[in-house]
Amino acid sequence: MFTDQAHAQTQALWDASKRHPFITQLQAGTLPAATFRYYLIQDHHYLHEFGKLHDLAADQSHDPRVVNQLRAGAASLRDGEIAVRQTFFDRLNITPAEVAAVTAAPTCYAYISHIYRALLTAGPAGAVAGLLPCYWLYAEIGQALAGTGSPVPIYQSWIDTYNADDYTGAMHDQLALANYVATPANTDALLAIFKKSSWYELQFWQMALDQEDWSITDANAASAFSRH
Ligand SMILES: Cc1ncc(CN)c(N)n1
Repeated sequence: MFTDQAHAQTQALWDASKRHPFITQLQAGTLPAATFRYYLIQDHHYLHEFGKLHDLAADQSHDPRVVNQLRAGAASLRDGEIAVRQTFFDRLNITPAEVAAVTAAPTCYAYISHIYRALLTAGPAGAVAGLLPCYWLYAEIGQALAGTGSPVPIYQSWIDTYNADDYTGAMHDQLALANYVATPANTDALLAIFKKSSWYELQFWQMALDQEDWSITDANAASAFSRH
């Protein structure tokens, strides 16, 4: 099955995500509040495009099963994860003005752009493969963290979001959809797309720790060019 191959080929990337300091600090309760706040705002931009991509891919498909599943994914995102995130914004006093003042950082922008490209080059099946790690990796992280949890209430709420039946149900529906759209002719392309999304998932945690932005400072220019 496509999903078995995809999972096997991205094991190292997923393990690195599960061990990333953002995740271990979230679980231990030591993740700085400013880092989580930065992550939430970037992820708001990401989730907005993620939802739009479901609809754009559905618009391009002529297969009722694909169309219905993508529309259902967009609806469950709006009613589930995005609604929960709004409660986080309320708890942390993150205002619409604050969100609007921040643009997607380079890694967030690149990840979103990658999925748009997947849709452009491989059609709705490409988008399904590009969107899948988002569903699946977070469900695995939610399950892994659920046992010990986090001492910080909002970090515990974050874990609970991804260890919830509605989230894992949506994830299983997307797994089934990926296996449905994968064919011998497109599997290599879909695997390559899935791997790149998994790579961006890992970079997304680091982006938050670094509070990455588009500015060039003497320090980051020096490290970016140090090997040349
Ligand atoms: C970047 C990213 N990837 C995955 C998820 C979980 N849907 C998320 N909220 N943000």
